[in-house]
Amino acid sequence: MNLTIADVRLTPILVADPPLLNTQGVHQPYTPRLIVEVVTADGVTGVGETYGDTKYLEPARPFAEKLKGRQVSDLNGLFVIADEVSVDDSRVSGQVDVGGLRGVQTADKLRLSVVSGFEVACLDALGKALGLPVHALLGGKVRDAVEYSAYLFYRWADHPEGVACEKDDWGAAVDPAGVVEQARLFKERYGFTSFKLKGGVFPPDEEIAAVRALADAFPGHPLRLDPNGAWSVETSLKVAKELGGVLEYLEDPALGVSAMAEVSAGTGVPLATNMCVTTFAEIKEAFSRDAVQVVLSDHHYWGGLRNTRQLAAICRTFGVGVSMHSNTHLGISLAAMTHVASTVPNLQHACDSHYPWQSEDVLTRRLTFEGGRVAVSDAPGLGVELDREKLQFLHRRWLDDDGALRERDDAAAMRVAEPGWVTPSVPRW
Ligand SMILES: O=C([O-])C(=O)C[C@H](O)[C@@H](O)C(=O)[O-]
Ligand SMILES: [Mg+2]
Repeated sequence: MNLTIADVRLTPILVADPPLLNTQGVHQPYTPRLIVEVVTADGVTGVGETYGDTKYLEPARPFAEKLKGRQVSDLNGLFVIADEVSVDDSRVSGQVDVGGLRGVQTADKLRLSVVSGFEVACLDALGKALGLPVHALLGGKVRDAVEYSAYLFYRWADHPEGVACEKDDWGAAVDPAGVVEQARLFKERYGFTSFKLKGGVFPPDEEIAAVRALADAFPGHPLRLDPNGAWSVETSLKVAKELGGVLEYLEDPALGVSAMAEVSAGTGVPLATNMCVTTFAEIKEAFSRDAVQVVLSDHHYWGGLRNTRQLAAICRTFGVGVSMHSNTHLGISLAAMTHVASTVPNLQHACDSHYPWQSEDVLTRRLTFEGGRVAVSDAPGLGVELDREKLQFLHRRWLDDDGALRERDDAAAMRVAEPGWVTPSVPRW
């Protein structure tokens, strides 16, 4: 068996995205992703997926060149290559990450997101070469299915008039009744039994009313609210007091470890984050100040599936919960998330996934949710197959774009509907 990497293919694509609202604005009609293929000398191909904006593509290209000739099993070496790849400073200095909403952007965070796409592709190729599923390469699954929660968004029925887009049948959700209807559809279509509402969109009282309406409509179901750090400490504590009885956790109510620690000290409601703990370096301060009770891992942030397991082990050691964050992603990443989640013993909460919002994919068969769960594949590798026609179609869309959609920009998308819109300063309320 020859595990030498003979070729690496990078295919940037644009995938359809609905008009989902968040505190920065609204999703653009198409969003960039990068599909990574790693081919061994024996002709085995592994696939991975990560962010596709230019700032990720730039370091991904030299990374791909350096990978050729190495072993697909040399996963630790990926971090060595990452250190050798330069990141254009202007892409990161002083920039808050728009796409992932994960605090201040740094060159290392960017590199780790690139590594994650290659690591998943290498694991897929290695698994296929050895005849083993990815979860076996990570030490083996401890569950046969992984539970996901419904990721509810305030949204418009359609993108603004005149904007080229794909349509969907979800309808608008801009008030409590709309949110409950969306949750009902999620339950009916996918069987989800826990619900997360993306907040920070409307004044807190309106979002409190939406969560109360969910609690009334789905008694006993776990509920979460995530305003992406849009609130002050005072507002966060008020919301925590009002919703204390119905929330499983409150996600990133305020921005940064200090504000989160203050909120945490003033409420019994557990706080979760995918914003103030997104790298290993941020763990010590956050945990020692008891700023968060649940870390939402994301293999795209943390540098892949093996780092996600390390994060879970650290959380277990410190008695902090762990679950998974999601951004816009396709089936390759859902498969990767499912494999790693299946190996984490201390996964106490249903994971997030945007996947139901993505009507397009690059796979021959979409992954499915049964009773809110994705079955863990025992097929070699990730257990997914790339559909080359679909990949080319979505790549063609990227090629044809004049550049406007190649960088995710929720504020720019909002300006189409509200010309005066600027990204709100924080705390917004
Ligand atoms: O849990 C989160 O913070 C997210 O998923 C951040 C994302 O950017 C989400 O808000 C989005 O896609 O609008
Ligand atoms: Mg979040």
